[in-house]
Amino acid sequence: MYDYGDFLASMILLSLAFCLLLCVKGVLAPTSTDHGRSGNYLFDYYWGTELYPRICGIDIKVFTNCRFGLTVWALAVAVFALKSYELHGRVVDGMAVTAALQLLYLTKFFWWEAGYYRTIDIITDRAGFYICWGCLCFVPSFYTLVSLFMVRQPEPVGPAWTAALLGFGLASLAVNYWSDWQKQAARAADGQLNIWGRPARVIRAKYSLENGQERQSVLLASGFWAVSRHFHYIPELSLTLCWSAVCGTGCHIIPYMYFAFLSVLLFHRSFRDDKKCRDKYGKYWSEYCKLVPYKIVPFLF
Ligand SMILES: NC(=O)C1=CN([C@@H]2O[C@H](COP(=O)(O)OP(=O)(O)OC[C@H]3O[C@@H](n4cnc5c(N)ncnc54)[C@H](OP(=O)(O)O)[C@@H]3O)[C@@H](O)[C@H]2O)C=CC1
Ligand SMILES: CC(C)=CCC[C@@H](C)[C@H]1CC[C@H]2C3=CC=C4C[C@@H](O)CC[C@]4(C)[C@H]3CC[C@]12C
Repeated sequence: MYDYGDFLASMILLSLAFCLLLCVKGVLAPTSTDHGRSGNYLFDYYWGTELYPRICGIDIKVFTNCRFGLTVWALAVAVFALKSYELHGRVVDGMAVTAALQLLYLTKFFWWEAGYYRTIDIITDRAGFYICWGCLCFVPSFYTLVSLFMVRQPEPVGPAWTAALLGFGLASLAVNYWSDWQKQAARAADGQLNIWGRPARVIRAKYSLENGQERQSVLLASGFWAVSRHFHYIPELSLTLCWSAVCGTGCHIIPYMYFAFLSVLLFHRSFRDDKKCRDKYGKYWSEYCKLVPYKIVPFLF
């Protein structure tokens, strides 16, 4: 565990250099036609110059986002639990709950990974500092803070809190997966399916590709996708709160920093994704927004 700081320091330096390499590669030897410069060196470094870079046949964003970042996250959670066992001779209930919830969440990600390939991280965000440094360094350090904090926390939270946080956390995970699943299922069935016992309500949204070809997508307006346009962010946040609250409320800020960061990220993401969909679907997106007027929290936002 003490080597983790050394590992992160090396990763920070290597990743900064790697992002520079990606930036130059995108200008001099791009993999696909989807590349370009903004005219501002700093912005190019931050945002990247290529959407889908490949090096030696390896898709860089799949590697950084899915293979490296999330695998190191899972390994760190397991290693921190083991370290707490080594230090205290047992894994306290809070550490076990946070480790179980985070590992199940990551297992869910890999189960659903194909769905991730249709999100703005992959479709819109270029391979630059934001995404690549973020997944190579920020995820292994910041996303794992709760477990790291728990290593030196030998106090148990007690059976009632353990049951409540585990139960609510698992329910949140299930709802988050369920809503991701509803969207994928609606697309796979071309809108011909039942959701919550009724035929799904869908909008057949037309859009044009860059080459002018016309395509159509199904926009689901049933189930969780009728409650709000990003309802699944609520269980994502409540799950995070459950795996952080094992640290208690003893004036600790560190374990709640990921929850605070994620709240801001998802709030901002709801605007970014709305803009992406409005640009893509135009009047069909407006039609969907009329049916489902709230971004995340019904009647509030
Ligand atoms: N822990 C973390 O750091 C984060 C976790 N997440 C989690 O990742 C998962 C994915 O979230 P996110 O990346 O924001 O993407 P979403 O799952 O919200 O997917 C957005 C895309 O889905 C399509 N879409 C939007 N509305 C509909 C609809 N009504 N019916 C059908 N398709 C629709 C659009 O793409 P198209 O072009 O295909 O139409 C849109 O761009 C979630 O579970 C979220 O909680 C997300 C962000 C950060
Ligand atoms: C401060 C800084 C440079 C931020 C970088 C942010 C990125 C590391 C994150 C932005 C979006 C994040 C993710 C989106 C969706 C995901 C699906 C989820 O099920 C697992 C986590 C993740 C892949 C997550 C990972 C970090 C980001 C790419």
